[in-house]
Amino acid sequence: MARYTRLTEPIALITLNNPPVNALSSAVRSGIVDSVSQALKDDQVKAVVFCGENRMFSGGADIKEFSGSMSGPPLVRMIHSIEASEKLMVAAIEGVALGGGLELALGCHYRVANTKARLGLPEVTLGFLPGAGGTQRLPRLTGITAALELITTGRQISAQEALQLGIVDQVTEGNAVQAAMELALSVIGQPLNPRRLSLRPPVWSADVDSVCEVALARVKQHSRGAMAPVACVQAVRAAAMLPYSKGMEKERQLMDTLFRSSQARALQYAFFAQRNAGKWSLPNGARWNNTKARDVQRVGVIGLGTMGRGIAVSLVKAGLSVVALESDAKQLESGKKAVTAMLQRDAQRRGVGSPLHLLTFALSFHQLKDVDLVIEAVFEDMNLKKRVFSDLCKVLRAGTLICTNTSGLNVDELAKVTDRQHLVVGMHFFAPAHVMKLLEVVYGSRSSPEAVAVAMALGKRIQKVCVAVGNCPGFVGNRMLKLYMDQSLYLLEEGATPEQVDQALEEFGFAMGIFKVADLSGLDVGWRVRKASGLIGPDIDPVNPSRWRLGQRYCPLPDMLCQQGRFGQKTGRGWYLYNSPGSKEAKPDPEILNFLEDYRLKYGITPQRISSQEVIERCAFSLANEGFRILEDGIAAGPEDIDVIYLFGYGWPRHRGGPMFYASQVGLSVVLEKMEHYHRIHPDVPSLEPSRLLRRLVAEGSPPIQQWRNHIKNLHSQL
Ligand SMILES: CCCCCCCCCCCCCC(=O)CC(=O)SCCNC(=O)CCNC(=O)[C@H](O)C(C)(C)COP(=O)(O)OP(=O)(O)OC[C@H]1O[C@@H](n2cnc3c(N)ncnc32)[C@H](O)[C@@H]1OP(=O)(O)O
Ligand SMILES: NC(=O)C1=CN([C@@H]2O[C@H](COP(=O)(O)OP(=O)(O)OC[C@H]3O[C@@H](n4cnc5c(N)ncnc54)[C@H](O)[C@@H]3O)[C@@H](O)[C@H]2O)C=CC1
Repeated sequence: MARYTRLTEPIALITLNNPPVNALSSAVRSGIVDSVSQALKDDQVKAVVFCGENRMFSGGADIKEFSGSMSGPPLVRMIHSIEASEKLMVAAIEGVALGGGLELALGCHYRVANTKARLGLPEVTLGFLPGAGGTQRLPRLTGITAALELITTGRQISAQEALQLGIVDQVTEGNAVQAAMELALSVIGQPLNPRRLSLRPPVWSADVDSVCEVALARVKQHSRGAMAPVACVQAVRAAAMLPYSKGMEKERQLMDTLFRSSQARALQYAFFAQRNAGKWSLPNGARWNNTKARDVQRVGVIGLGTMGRGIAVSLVKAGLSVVALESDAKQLESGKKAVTAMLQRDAQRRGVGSPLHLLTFALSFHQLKDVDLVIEAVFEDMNLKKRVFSDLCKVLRAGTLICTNTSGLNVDELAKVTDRQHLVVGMHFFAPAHVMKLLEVVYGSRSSPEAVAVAMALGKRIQKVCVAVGNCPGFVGNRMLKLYMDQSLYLLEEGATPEQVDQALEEFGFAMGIFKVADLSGLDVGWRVRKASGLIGPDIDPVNPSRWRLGQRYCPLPDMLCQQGRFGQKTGRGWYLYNSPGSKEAKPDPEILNFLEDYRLKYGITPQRISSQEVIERCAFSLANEGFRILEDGIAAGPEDIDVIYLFGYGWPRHRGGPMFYASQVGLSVVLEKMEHYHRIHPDVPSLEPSRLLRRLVAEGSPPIQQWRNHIKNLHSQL
């Protein structure tokens, strides 16, 4: 786990060896302690160089160990004794030095990094802080401002930036171990005390308080309700005010609170859930590791509207050739302008050459004849999409995949009009498509495993977090979203205001409440969908619209707003009031309050006092309840996939893990009890009825979320 090599020079090499990222597991830490002691005992050894196997220094502590009882040599003590050692210690950083990996390097007397290395302290993203001295040593190197930024965001930096900040002493284009050995030979015998960061005084400056205040305000705004970023500011502040040993006490104190917190558990769950999503499996047994994806180089994008533009940008940025097609010259020109501008801005920002040579703009389907895969992003209209699909089959090569970006239409129905049902899958991007990380890859009943593998690999190549899901209306994300939106609307009918609902959701951790999001996306979008789906039609009285449609409760409030031309931000009025069309600052609108009061009077609804707790229970538990139904239906392979979709596509607060994890943390029996309660009060809302899987899991003793897949398998085998 740590290999000791005695080199011919007076140097010992300690190689961390725990693939794939050389995490500092208990065995690795033991190996390091033994190797250091061997080096200290050898009089011929004057210096020790630390490196990682496979040119990867270390991805930090082994996150898997955090859920068990920690054993082995403690990292803090190990790093302290490395720093205190009378022999020279040098870190040779290649690949990454993250978290405990960087803290180990900070305990060394010198650090050398390869130009391609990345360094960072990402602990905050796991719900705690750099608790092996990172919060005290880093500020002593970089000063407080840079340390605050790095520690509170967890941002990874390049070797070059690390050099500028003083975190590494040297950057090499060659082999970092070789460079570290050369550096060691050149400084052996020089005094080590000036190199021991823990011996440096606090990094106090007159503006410490204001710098920390600014940092605190920033983290509170960016990660609402998350404890770790706040604790990180407190720990770094201690490095400015206190001697090292006292600062370490503060770091330890804060770490004790964070380490076993529910937020840390949620964030660590999210880390593994994200990685797990890439390991897709289909109900027929096909999996990520038994299915080969063929290479894709040229992609066609059909429709350069809101979504097509972002999709084209993502593809080109990843180095793929794109043929972008529109229906007429005017639309093409406007799409071309937008895509070109986005790509040029991005290239400028990143200081790289323009990739515009990878783009071709087209008006004729014939220009798609050589592409390997097509992504269709035309209007959400089944007939139009079918026409596009069947026209495509006339020009595409036999093996070309046809993918649709539909937000919820039936992928099987679309596949049926093609000559290649096995090569049709959904690739459901989220707006804005060049920014949002989530991609739902939707397999239909005839989609081949290879087609799924190709779409997943393409998504990964364009840096999306991909989740394979089955075909049903709305797939996973939008199917659940509908119930969440329904509940928030029912809460308005029953007595809440948009501000009240949004405030409760924002306090829970969402960056934006659901009504603010609706105003941002445009209320007309859903209105069009409801018209197309037959929920709104000529038989509905526009003045006294019915609150009962298709056999269940229906809230006509959004339709009534749209009738008044209140489409949200774009018209300056929606659930909120805006200074002008397009402006972003949402202000409560007294007109809406009157409108809601009139509405309740008209329908004889006695307004209730709605608590924040009720808002969260009805919104979040409804999401989870539908998530259980999705698992029952086999539309998602496991709860982690659902949570990843909500974390990356719907702004679910990461420190709450995702709706399924949240349900598991609150307690499944509590969720069941609450759903039963709300269903009793609202029998006209069938979706509030607790799902079969939820009942079953409670009956089986509410097993931990990691075991749900087995219970679902059993449930399926009994059907
Ligand atoms: C009351 C109790 C009081 C207790 C007080 C306790 C005090 C204890 C003090 C302890 C102080 C500890 C402080 C500390 O050291 C903290 C840390 O170091 S936390 C870890 C910080 N590191 C990270 O967050 C890095 C996470 N990893 C990554 O960002 C990426 O994986 C990486 C950039 C390294 C590589 O990316 P990529 O090539 O894309 O590969 P993958 O991401 O797919 O990963 C491949 C594989 O490796 C697994 N893995 C990655 N990192 C870790 C890790 N740190 N630990 C365990 N496993 C890791 C990952 O899950 C993948 O495995 P799969 O099986 O394929 O899923
Ligand atoms: N807007 C959003 O937030 C999201 C939309 N989607 C889905 O993406 C698809 C596209 O949506 P938007 O981009 O929002 O629509 P949009 O209205 O902005 O763009 C659609 C584009 O398709 C073009 N088009 C129409 N018929 C065409 C044809 N026959 N050939 C070539 N181009 C044609 C139109 O000219 C228009 O530019 C829809 O299926 C939608 O449901 C999916 C996720 C999010």
